[in-house]
Amino acid sequence: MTQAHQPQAGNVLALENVSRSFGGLHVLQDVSLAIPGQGIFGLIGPNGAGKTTVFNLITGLLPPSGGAIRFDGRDLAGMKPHDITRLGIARTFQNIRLFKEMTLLENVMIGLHSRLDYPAVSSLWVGSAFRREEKRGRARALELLSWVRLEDKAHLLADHLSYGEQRKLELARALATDPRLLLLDEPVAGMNSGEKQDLMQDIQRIAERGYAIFMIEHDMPFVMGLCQDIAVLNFGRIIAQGDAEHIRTNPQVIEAYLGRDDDDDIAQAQTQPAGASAQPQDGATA
Ligand SMILES: Nc1ncnc2c1ncn2[C@@H]1O[C@H](COP(=O)(O)OP(=O)(O)OP(=O)(O)O)[C@@H](O)[C@H]1O
Repeated sequence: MTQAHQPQAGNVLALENVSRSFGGLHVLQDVSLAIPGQGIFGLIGPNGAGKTTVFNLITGLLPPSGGAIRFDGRDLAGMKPHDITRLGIARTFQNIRLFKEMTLLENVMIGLHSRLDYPAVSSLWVGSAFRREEKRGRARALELLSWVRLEDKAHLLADHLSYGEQRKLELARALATDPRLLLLDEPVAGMNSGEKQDLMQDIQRIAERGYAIFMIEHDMPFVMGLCQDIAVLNFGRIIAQGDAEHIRTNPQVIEAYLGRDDDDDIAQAQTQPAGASAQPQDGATA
């Protein structure tokens, strides 16, 4: 039951002059971004620049203080997070949020729940309809696990997975909500180089299936190896946008990272070819 997405022309998501303050702290100011309906878009910026706040606004966890966010042209103002998920936006978090005492299959099926169709009629009817939906859900969950090459571990507890595999399971669970747009918040945080290489291939293949991907990431070679378009946030404002080469050499971007804890990231990106950090080292295999 392959569920391929048709690539979408145009933009799937638009942020129009979006601002967000916490008390007197202006965390985002006049942020405008257009996320294409296909491909991988990256958002980078020094620690505390406001990147996760962008995702929290898109997913309805926080309301913007000003501006508009449109998904497929539809204003998301006032919508609850679960309604935004149902519209077709899924997200993974910086910190892994799995049910460790459940199997991989069960974890993905929880993500599917918002899409399964359980008719509310007589208990007899519900019984057979439920079983049919369960079967359909199970097949879909296994398919999604195969996309991140975890189908062989479908019946293991999530607790038994390596760190990199747990992150891949989160990706499969996010896909289970059948999104058009996938938001990935620092997908390779804490991963070793072999795990990065592995995840890079998975994300690339998911994008090729027609999903739009919007990624926040500190690992510059990873971002630059995957993203066609990259925006840079600094102190709540977009200071640059363009392809990897443009970002790597942009004086404002270099300036923004200089003297910060994460300035090594941009220095690394300037000296290494895209994707270089994702190469296995120390004999690690993908
Ligand atoms: N709910 C909140 N209440 C108050 N301040 C907040 C809240 N959420 C974020 N902030 C502040 O907004 C600023 C930006 O935070 P945000 O997490 O968006 O940055 P970031 O770019 O994702 O950082 P990092 O790369 O370190 O994850 C920080 O100063 C943070 O303390």
